Amino acid sequence: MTKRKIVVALGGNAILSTDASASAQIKAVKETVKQLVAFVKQGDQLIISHGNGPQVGNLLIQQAASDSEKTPAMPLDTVGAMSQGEIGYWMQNAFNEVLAEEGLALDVATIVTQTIVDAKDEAFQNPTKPIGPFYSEAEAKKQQSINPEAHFVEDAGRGWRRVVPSPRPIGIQEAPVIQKLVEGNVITISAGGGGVPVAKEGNKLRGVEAVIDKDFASEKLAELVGADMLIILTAVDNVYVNFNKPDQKKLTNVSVAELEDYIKDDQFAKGSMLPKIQAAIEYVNNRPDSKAIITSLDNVKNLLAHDAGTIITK
Ligand SMILES: Nc1ncnc2c1ncn2[C@@H]1O[C@H](COP(=O)(O)OP(=O)(O)O)[C@@H](O)[C@H]1O
Ligand SMILES: NC(=O)OP(=O)(O)O
Repeated sequence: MTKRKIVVALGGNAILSTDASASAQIKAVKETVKQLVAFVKQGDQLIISHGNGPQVGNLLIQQAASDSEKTPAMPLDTVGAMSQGEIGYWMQNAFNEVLAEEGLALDVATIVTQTIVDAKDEAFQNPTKPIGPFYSEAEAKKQQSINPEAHFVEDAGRGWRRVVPSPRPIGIQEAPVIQKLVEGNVITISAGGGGVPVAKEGNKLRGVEAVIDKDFASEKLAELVGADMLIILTAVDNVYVNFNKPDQKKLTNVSVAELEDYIKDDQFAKGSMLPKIQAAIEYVNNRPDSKAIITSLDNVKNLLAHDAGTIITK
């Protein structure tokens, strides 16, 4: 059987639920990796990407707290790279441990990934990507008065969060090296947090202040490495229409045309389920013989036994 190349995009709950301490995140990452190793045991090639919303926001707050001449705050692009480092480190370490427990001799590597964006992307004028912790409205207003440049919005009924620009990915600078590692059977962790956003300036890449949506970056990664499947793991087993309403309906097998109708009908929340749906549509449009799956980490075992979750095909 030929090895399937699978891009697995990990959502927030795969790394952080409520406790943002290093020990709690390390524990969550280990549980996640235990589930992911099932793909490896089945003979699949894993190309992992992950979010960084909570982590990048928390790091930014830590930067601001120690901003002095001796310990200056780092800008958002650099903080994005820091978040790739911390999560990649936790994940590599967990893979080393779990692979050894399973008696599997495989290498794993994190690639600090730069994602190319258009410096003129309209997203820079309209911050939409929620990062960091949730606040009450009063706390958010207080934060805003301390840092007038920061924008806060109410995030899907869950509280107030800082939002930053989130331009669409155009390319992934490190795609060729990621491809080489994939061909060499290395488990890769790349495009973390959507990748560090960089804009082209002649021959140079310049970091820009933004956080890219990891679902869009994962789609771009899947396209560039020629992945056979894109799996987006989040907190729900399936995508629903009329989500959270008494008449909600689970989507199991769904086509691009059906999803486009549901989008017109505003069925998917912006900033949460909508980018996953858009990324899945883009992926299957680019690779019409492939499929994208949106499901939960807990559903991976069912997904491996037989297709499970919401399966999107052209
Ligand atoms: N139509 C829908 N079907 C299923 N979940 C939805 C829908 N609309 C919004 N959601 C919410 O979107 C969440 C996934 O988005 P989010 O939490 O931002 O993702 P991530 O796992 O990448 O951090 C789900 O857990 C669910 O609460
Ligand atoms: N960068 C990004 O999309 O992060 P989250 O998935 O954590 O929001």
